[in-house]
Amino acid sequence: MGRKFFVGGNWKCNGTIEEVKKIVTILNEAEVPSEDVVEVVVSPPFIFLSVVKNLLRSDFHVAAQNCWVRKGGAFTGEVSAEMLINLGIPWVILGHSERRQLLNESNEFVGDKVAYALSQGLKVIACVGETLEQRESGSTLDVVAAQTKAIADKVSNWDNIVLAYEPVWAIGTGKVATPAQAQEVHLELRKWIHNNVGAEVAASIRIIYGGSVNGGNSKELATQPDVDGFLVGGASLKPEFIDIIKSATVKNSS
Ligand SMILES: O=C(CO)COP(=O)(O)O
Repeated sequence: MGRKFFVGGNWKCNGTIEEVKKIVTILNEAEVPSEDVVEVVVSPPFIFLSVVKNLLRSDFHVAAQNCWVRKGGAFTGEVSAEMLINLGIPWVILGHSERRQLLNESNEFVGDKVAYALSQGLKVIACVGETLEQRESGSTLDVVAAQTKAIADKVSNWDNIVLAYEPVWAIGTGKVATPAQAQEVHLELRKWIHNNVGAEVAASIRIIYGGSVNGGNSKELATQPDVDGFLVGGASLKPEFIDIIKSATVKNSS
């Protein structure tokens, strides 16, 4: 099918400069499948982005965890897409549930951010996912469809988007979605994209899973046909991130 496996490490708001350098050393010394098999992107906090970019092996790339919704200017505390491009940062994570929930980022705001970031030349990891309450009330598919629609409303070219399905109840809880639960939502998202964006985008877009992925569960999740990789939080700060990257080989042998 030609969708290259994608593994993102979202470091969130963690780490000292010493810890960050240690993680980079571990990544740089690791033996992992080649860039043809797996695309690896790590996302340190803004303040460490340049350090990580400069020290990191050349086959791995970096992502910012957010950026401003429009052109920069008088927006204290924000970082613009233009600044990321200026420093050679290729990727940005947008719409993470922690920002949706804690900072009240709406579907529309996230859609605007994705569109602006793409227009400036960034590649985007766009996150969607339901809360436990929404899952239990049976509205999972409606929720992720509405989040995806808000992006589709603003974006016409999906080439530079990776869609991350991250159920909120699985994030940082140790409660991972079962391979069947992940596959179900990924397949429905792909169908939604097929029906509302186009067959070609549906076939080519990477849909990755996030939520308590670790070195022990990544291989089984990776066997699912519509799971094209992972967005990893806690485990991306540990050596087991290497095992998660290696789960790309499951895909290639299947
Ligand atoms: O939010 C996540 C990645 O963006 C997932 O976090 P955890 O892997 O810590 O559950």
